[in-house]
Amino acid sequence: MGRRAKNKQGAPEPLADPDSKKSSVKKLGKRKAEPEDEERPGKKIKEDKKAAVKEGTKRKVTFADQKKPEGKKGKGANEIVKKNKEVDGSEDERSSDGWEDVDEDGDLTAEAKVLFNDSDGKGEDEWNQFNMEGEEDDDPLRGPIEELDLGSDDEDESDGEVLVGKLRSRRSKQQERPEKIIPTVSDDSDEDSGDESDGPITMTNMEARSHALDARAAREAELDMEEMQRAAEGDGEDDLDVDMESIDGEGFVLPTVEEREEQKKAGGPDVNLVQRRMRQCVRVLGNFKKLNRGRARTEYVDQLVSDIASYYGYNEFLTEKLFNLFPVAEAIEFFEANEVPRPVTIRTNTLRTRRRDLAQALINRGVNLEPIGKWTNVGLQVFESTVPIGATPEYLAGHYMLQAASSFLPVIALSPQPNERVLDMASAPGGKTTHMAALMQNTGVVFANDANKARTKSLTANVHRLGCKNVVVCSYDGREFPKVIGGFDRILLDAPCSGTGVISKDASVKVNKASHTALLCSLSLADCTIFQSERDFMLLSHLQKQLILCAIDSVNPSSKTGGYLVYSTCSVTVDENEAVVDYALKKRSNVKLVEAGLEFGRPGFTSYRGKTFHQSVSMTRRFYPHVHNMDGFFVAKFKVEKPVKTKKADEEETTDITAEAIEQDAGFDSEEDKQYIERGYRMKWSNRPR
Ligand SMILES: C[S@@+](CC[C@H](N)C(=O)[O-])C[C@H]1O[C@@H](n2cnc3c(N)ncnc32)[C@H](O)[C@@H]1O
Repeated sequence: MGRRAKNKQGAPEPLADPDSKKSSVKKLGKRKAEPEDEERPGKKIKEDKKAAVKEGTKRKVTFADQKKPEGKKGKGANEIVKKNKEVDGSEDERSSDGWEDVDEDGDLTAEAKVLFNDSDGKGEDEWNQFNMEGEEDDDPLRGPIEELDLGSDDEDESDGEVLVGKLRSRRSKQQERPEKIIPTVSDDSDEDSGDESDGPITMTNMEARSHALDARAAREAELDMEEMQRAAEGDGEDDLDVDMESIDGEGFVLPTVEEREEQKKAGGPDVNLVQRRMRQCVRVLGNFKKLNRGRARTEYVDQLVSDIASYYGYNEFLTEKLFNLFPVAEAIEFFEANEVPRPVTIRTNTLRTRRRDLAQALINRGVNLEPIGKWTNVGLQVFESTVPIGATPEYLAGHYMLQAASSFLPVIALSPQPNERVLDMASAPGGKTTHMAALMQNTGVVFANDANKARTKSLTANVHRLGCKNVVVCSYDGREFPKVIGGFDRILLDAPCSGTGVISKDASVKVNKASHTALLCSLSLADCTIFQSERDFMLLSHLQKQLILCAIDSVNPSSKTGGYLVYSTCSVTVDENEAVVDYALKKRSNVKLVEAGLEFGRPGFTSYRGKTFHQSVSMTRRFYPHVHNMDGFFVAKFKVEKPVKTKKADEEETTDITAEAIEQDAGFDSEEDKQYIERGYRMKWSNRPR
C-alpha cells in the first residue's frame, strides 16, 4: 500500500450543494472540511439528533428540520416533534404553495407539502428539487439510475454492507486524514483565486471550475512550449542561480537516477521526504523556466511519477498513464481525489415510489440525505445513516438502488423511451438496466445481457427487487450480437474496463491486481489480467472495440423512435474511451457522434500524445473525481444511420471485428491476436451450460 494510501479515507463531499457557502475547496485537502454548520441542513439534523439523544427523546427528523432557515434553527426537539405531528397528519395546516403541479397522488404528497413548506419561503428552490414538476415524467435529465461501486456495478454485491457503521467509520477516518499534503500550483496561484475556483465543487459551479482547470492546462502548455524553445536555444543557464531554498524553505536537489535506485533498494525515502519532493517537483514543473536548475523537465517528471507511485501506492506504469492525462498540478488533484471516497448516493426506483416519499421514509429512519443535484430528479446523496442503507425495508422493497451518481449518466444519455426495444449489452448487476426499465415505465423490453453468468444472478435479483417487468435477462458474450438478436431501438454498452475511474472504491486497481473491480468490470481474469504494460491496455481496448462494433450492428438504424448507442466506461484512460470511439467512427461509416445531452462533463480528447481523433470526439464527455466529485467516467452517444451497402463494406463486415482492425490501431500481430480472441471464447463457453 502506498504511503499516502494509509491515510485515507475521508468522508464524501456533498455532490451538489448549490446554495452552500462553504469556504474554499479549491485545495482538495480543504474538501474534507465540514461545511459551515448553519449552511448545511444535514449538520443541523446531526446536532438535533445529538441533542435529542441527550434529552432521552426519540424523534423523527424531517425535511422541515433541514429546510429551516438560519436563525430559525435550534428550536430543538419540540419543534421537530411538532413537525412530525404534521407528518403523521395530526395537524393539518397545509400550504399548497408550489405543489399544485405535482400534487396528484394522495396523502403522502400532501404531508410532504407540509414538510417542505417553509413559512418564509426561503430555501424553496432547494427543497423543490424533491418536488420537481413532473418528477414522475422521467425525462432524460431527470431520470433514475443505479449502482454504487465499480464504476458501474457494485450495487448488489454491497447490498446490506453499506451500513451506518461504514459511513461513520469513513467519517471518523476523515478526521484523521491530514490536511492536503501536496499544495499544487493552483493553491498559491493568484490567477486561480477567482470565484470560479473558490468553494466546493457543486453541480452549479463545476462547469466554471472545469473551465478554470482547462485554462490552467492551456497556460501550462504554453509555458512548456516556451521552455522547450529556450532549451533548444541553449538558454536557461542564468536561471541556475535561482535559490531553490525559496521553493519550500529548504534546499532541493533532484536525485540522480542512480541515487533514486539506491533509495529504492534501501526501502525508499522517508515519507516526509517524498511529500516534500513531490511538492518541489510540482513547483519546479509549474515554473520550469525559473526553477529548473539545469535539469531536464523529464527528470523532474520521472521523479514525480515515481514518487506519486510510491506515495499513493500505484504501479509506475499506471501512474504515468494517469499522470499524462492532466497538467502536472491537476494530476496531483486527481490522485488526491482518488484517496477520498465519493458520496454515497442512491437512485429512487420510480416504478415503486417517488423521490420525496422515499426521502421522507429514510429521514424518518434516521438517514441524513439531500437531493444530488438539479440534473437528476431521482438521486439522493446520503450523508449519514443510523441504519444500514443496503438493508432498510425500503431497500428490500425495491424503492431504491445503491448507485454511484456517475452511473446515472449513461442512462440519461441513452434516454430510452416507453415501448422501445433496448439492449443493455454488459448489464450485471443491473443498476443501469433497472434505471432504463423505470424510464420506460415498465413498457417495451430491455434485454439485459452479461457474459458472466454468475453475475446475472445479482442482475436477476435486482430486476425482481425493483419490480421491473419488462426485462429479459440473458448471458451471451456481447460479441455474439447481433447474431443472437438485433434490431434494437437503443443500446447501452457499459463496457468492461480497467476501473481507473473508481480507484477510490477499489484501491487494488492501483496495482492492477486482478481484483474485485477487474473481475466485476471485465470478462475474466484471462482477458483482464494485470495492467502493467501498454499491451495489457491494448488487450482490453481490443475487447471494447469488438464489443462496440457488435453493438453498432445491433442497433436498428430505421428505428422510428431511436437508433442510438451509448458507450460508457468507468475508466479515464484514452485507450478505453476516445480511442475506442474513434475506432468505431472509422470502422462504421453509418454512425456519428451526437451530444450526449448531459449538463456537465469535460469534452473528450480530440488529440492525445501524438494521436488525433475525429473532431466530433469532443462531443463525448469525461467525468473526474477531482472536478465533478463523482467516479471517473466516460460517456459517448452515437446515432446509427442506415449503412450504405457497398461491396467493400460487405467485405469489411466479415473481418473488421476480429484482428485486422485492432492490428491497424495497436500494431498487433493478427495471428497472436487470434489466440486472445479464441482464449476468451474458450474461457467463456467452457463453463456454459448448453
Ligand atoms: C462495467 S460492468 C457493467 C455494469 C452494469 N452496466 C451496471 O450498471 O450494473 C461490465 C460488465 O461487462 C461484463 N462483460 C465482460 N465482458 C463481456 C462481454 N464480452 N460481453 C458481455 N458482457 C461482458 C462483465 O461481466 C461486467 O458485468
